[in-house]
Amino acid sequence: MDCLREIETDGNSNPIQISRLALDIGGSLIKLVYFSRDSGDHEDPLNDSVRISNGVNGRLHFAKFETTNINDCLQFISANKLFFGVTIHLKATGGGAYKFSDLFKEKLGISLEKEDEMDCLVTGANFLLKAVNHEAFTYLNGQKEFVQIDHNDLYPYLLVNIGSGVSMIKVDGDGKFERVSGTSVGGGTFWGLGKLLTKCQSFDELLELSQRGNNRVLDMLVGDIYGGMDYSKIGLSSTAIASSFGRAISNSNELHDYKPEDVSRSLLRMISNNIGQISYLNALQFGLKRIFFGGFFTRGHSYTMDTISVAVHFWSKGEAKAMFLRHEGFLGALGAFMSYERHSLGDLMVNQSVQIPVDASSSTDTNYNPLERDLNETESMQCSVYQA
Ligand SMILES: Nc1ncnc2c1ncn2[C@@H]1O[C@H](COP(=O)(O)OP(=O)(O)OP(=O)(O)O)[C@@H](O)[C@H]1O
Ligand SMILES: CC(C)(CO)[C@@H](O)C(=O)NCCC(=O)O
Repeated sequence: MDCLREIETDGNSNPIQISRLALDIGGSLIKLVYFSRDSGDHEDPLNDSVRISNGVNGRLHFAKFETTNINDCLQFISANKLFFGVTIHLKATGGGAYKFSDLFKEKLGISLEKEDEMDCLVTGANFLLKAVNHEAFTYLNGQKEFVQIDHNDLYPYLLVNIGSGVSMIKVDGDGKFERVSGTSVGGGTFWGLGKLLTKCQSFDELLELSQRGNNRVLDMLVGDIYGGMDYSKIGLSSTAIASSFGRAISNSNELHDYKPEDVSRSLLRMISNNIGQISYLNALQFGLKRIFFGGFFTRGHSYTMDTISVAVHFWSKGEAKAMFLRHEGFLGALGAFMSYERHSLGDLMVNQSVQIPVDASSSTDTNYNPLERDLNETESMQCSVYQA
């Protein structure tokens, strides 16, 4: 269970009043973004990260659940009265907004107001890129570097959302986009295949396994084929992977002869590399130099981000840049949250940029452990929403 806890109180043991909640119900995960009004007496300058002009002070909170545990999510919403004080119409996006519409009505009496998934992803990404300093970063050779976003030079870019499946969206402006490609080999593939092959019980366990594995045990390298030599004429070093999992064909080993760590490592590398390559090809086709990666597959995980970055760098010969977003998996939910503004509150707009808290975002943090940085566990990504 990812996130069953009581919502914080205002210091006088009164539950904080939640005035808006939006959902993104995906194939693997349900994401929640909700806004709590600030009592005004506990503003924490270190926790500021987003300011919106809406006349109400408060905080944005983020939470997620596995979609298979949707009942935990319903219980969380109900126990914490997340729809208390607002209409019983909630903005929701993702396929689950359709699939689970009746369940929400039946269990909570809530009607889900469906918002288009791609629309929400783009709205969420644009919002974060414009409103939050230190939202986007590059990750190469273990080095994380924040990217300063020039609001006047943000578009066009390619948004690659790696969820269960992968959507690639060319973004030309606010509400101006086209889903140009996608691939079914995504986060669901890593989690699903990984679960079958390693018998691990959770996504985190699979990621942790990969951290201890060696992909060379299963991957066939160029050097394996070329007798230890590079194939320099076509730009392939001896250590480049010639064939993911290709080594498994060359002996009589069964699955149980391989360490789950090595299987997980090769799988993660294969899928990340493939996504990086397809992303680059799309960026090339549409003449885009900037690629932002969202979705919960990356989970801020070093090896995943490094592999994607290397793939983009390698194939584009350094021309295109892979960038990652700190709120990676919450783009759709944020977009759905923002849609309240578009539809009912008129002139809501982002009006300021402020610093992200130093703990999880320090660019000098070379020992950055993404698994410790998960939004649920640390709640370090709570955002403040202030009156203009
Ligand atoms: N705790 C977790 N449990 C399951 N999967 C996780 C977890 N954390 C990260 N993931 C990865 O994130 C992926 C889901 O990402 P995300 O929530 O962005 O997509 P989704 O909305 O569920 O999928 P889609 O958009 O394709 O419907 C999973 O397939 C898995 O690879
Ligand atoms: C079907 C969606 C959009 C649901 O989020 C996503 O899982 C996806 O983009 N899958 C890839 C499908 C494809 O383009 O082959």
